[in-house]
Amino acid sequence: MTTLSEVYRNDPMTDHHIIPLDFDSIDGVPESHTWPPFDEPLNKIQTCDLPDSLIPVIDLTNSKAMNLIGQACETWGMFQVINHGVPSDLVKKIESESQRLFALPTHEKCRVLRSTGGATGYGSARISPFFDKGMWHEGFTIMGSCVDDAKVLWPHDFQRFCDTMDAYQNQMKQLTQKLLLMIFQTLDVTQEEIDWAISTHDSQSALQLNSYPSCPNPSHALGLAPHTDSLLLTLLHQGGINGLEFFVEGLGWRQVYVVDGAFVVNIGDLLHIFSNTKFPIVSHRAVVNQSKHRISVAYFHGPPVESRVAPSAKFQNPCFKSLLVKEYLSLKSKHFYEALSLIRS
Ligand SMILES: O=C(O)CCC(=O)C(=O)O
Ligand SMILES: [Fe+2]
Repeated sequence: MTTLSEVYRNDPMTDHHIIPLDFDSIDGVPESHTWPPFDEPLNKIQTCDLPDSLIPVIDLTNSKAMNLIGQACETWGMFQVINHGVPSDLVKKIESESQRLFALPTHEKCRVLRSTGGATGYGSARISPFFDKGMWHEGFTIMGSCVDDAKVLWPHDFQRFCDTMDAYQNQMKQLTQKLLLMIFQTLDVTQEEIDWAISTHDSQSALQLNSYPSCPNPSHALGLAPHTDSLLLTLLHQGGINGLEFFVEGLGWRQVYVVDGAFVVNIGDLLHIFSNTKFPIVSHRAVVNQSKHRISVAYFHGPPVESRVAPSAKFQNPCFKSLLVKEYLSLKSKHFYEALSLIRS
């Protein structure tokens, strides 16, 4: 079985794009991380008379949840879920364990730095090479067990971290399966296609802990530059502090407001392809904050990397060519935003 980490090994990054800023020793925003005043015209649009929160908040215990999810996927490619069954004390634990990790001195975190061909560990976002400026961000990526890295960080006290990460990944997997099942039912696709997306056998997932330290000049820094998530579905815990924004054609960058206890769910590239563009592509970014250190936790889920992705067989005129999931991920690692247009049919 090929894993997601093996796919990433084929597209190595340079050290320069992996090592985050040393936030312990920095006073201001260095030139290398100073972005031009971005999106001036779009920010003006944000002030127009629109509801603050465009993204629907869906209660999973609502009998109409499935229809609401289907509508949200078609309109925005994004929604928030509440009453999802993930224990709130586990969410609190993952927040505190993430804080414990990012509070370590930089030189200690760098002991588990992601290797150039690696997929897991501490480091800058994988999208860094596609931007001239650095991001006000540090991350820690986990795929499956994180015990090797945790033992390096806390030789005598690693279990608590690992247990929390394992339990959280388990909960995310269950919730993702539930949501994908609902989404696929609204698409009215075959059982075989449902199995492709939600079978646990060989499916791939990653847990991404994101840290955005408070920033002295937030209007010239960016936490995460605009991107789309590559796999099928992403579940994000915003950590109680606003920062996530998504791009709406004609409306510009809109905030996804924190809703207590909710997860933000967004469509990834593979589901955009499978839905034959019925579900829009969700370009999003994270902005930073002058006074607060924000931590978010993203869970990405995808099908086996050796399987094929293509628009569902129910679509008469497929907009995309069929290819292996690992081929798509490799195109994305090389061409980023262009990857989707390269597979247009
Ligand atoms: O931190 C956030 O709000 C966004 C995180 C994100 O987009 C990601 O990890 O892919
Ligand atoms: Fe993302």
